[in-house]
Order: sequence, then structure tokens, then C-alpha cells
Amino acid sequence: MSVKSLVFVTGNAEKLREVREILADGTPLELESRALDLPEIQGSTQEVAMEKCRRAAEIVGGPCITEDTALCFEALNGLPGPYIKFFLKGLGHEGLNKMLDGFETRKAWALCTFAFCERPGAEPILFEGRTNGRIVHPRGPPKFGWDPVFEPDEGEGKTYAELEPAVKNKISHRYRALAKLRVFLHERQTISGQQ
Ligand SMILES: O=P(O)(O)OP(=O)(O)OP(=O)(O)OC[C@H]1O[C@@H](n2cnc3c(O)ncnc32)[C@H](O)[C@@H]1O
Ligand SMILES: [Mg+2]
Repeated sequence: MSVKSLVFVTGNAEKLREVREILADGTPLELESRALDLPEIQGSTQEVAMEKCRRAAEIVGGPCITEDTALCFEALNGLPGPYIKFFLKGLGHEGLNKMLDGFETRKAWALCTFAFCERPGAEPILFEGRTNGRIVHPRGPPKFGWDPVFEPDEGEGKTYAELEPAVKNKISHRYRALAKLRVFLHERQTISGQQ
């Protein structure tokens, strides 16, 4: 099976690390990374992801993937969603918790959206992965974003930050979205066979 290389445009080194770790299971897909922090529009997670990937393809001048991560609070009808980066920056881990004080549920879900764009001007295709959980007071090393405050339902009571990276990578929103992207790329023979 031949190895296919694809450009992953992201300004987030931790995302890139996790994607590489997940793909290290033998997936014959090599990522070439471009560390660009692309502007992101306002809108639904799908609209944000589509537009970011369109812009990335224009810059790269060829096929590329981008990834958007949202953290959605059930009590807030899915917000902060794609705006979590700015909420986290402005409020911190405890602030995210405080936002939910007074609400009946602390349920949340992490949503990852990969977008693949074949060439500049082409319509991107989206692949979503979701992991359900809840928002808790921070536990575990604060290495990656909101990992310390998200306790996935399948994490046996541990936050993403407390889980071994290999365990997070088996249940994560990112793993689930990437699994769909891999199937797509494989079926299009982007991974194996001729281009
Ligand atoms: O260049 P891009 O790929 O857009 O990278 P970004 O850091 O701007 O990422 P997003 O726009 O998708 O914003 C998502 C926010 O959630 C954080 N994040 C993403 N994935 C995460 C994960 O698995 N665990 C914890 N935090 C995460 C990330 O650090 C951002 O603050
Ligand atoms: Mg971003």
C-alpha cells in the first residue's frame, strides 16, 4: 500500500500531535503540516469548518485538511460550541465551570469536524466525531486546552487530561472524526493505489 501525503493546516501543535498519534496505528497517511492560524467566521460548526478549509485550500494551492473543535454545553443549547477557544482564553477552566452554575445540567459534548478540500474553489467535505461527557472542576495536567474540565462518559470518571493519551485517543471526538475521514480517503484511493 503506498503512502499518501496530505497537508494539514492548523496553528495548534497539540492537535497535530494527537492526529499523528492516532494515525500511527499503521494508517498509510503522512501529514505535512502548515502552521497557519486561519481566520474563522461566525456560524454553525459546519459553516466555520467549511469556510476555514476553503481558505486553507486557496493558500495551499491544492488538497488539504483542516480541523475544528467545538465544546458544547447542553444547558446552553450547544454554546460555546465553535467559540470555545475564546471562552477558554477569556474565562479559564474555573470560569467555564461558573458559566454552568445555576443550570440543572453540566452535560457537554466535544465535537470535532475535519474538512477535506480537494483543490482551491472546490466544496469541502466534512467528517464529524462526537464524544459525550460533562464539565467538571479542573483535574489533571493542563497541557491541552479544556482537557482538564471535560470528563468523557467513557473515561471511567477521569477527565481527558487525567487519561493516558492512548486512552483519550481511543474515545475522543478527534479519533471518531478521523476514523470517518480515513474511510473516505481510503475509498477514494487517496491512500492506496494511484492518485
Ligand atoms: O488552527 P486551528 O486548527 O484552528 O487550531 P485552534 O487552536 O484555533 O483550534 P480551534 O479553532 O478548533 O479551537 C478549539 C479550541 O479548543 C481547544 N481544543 C481543541 N481540541 C482539544 C482537545 O482535544 N482537548 C482540549 N482542548 C482542545 C483548542 O486549544 C482551542 O482553544
Ligand atoms: Mg482556530
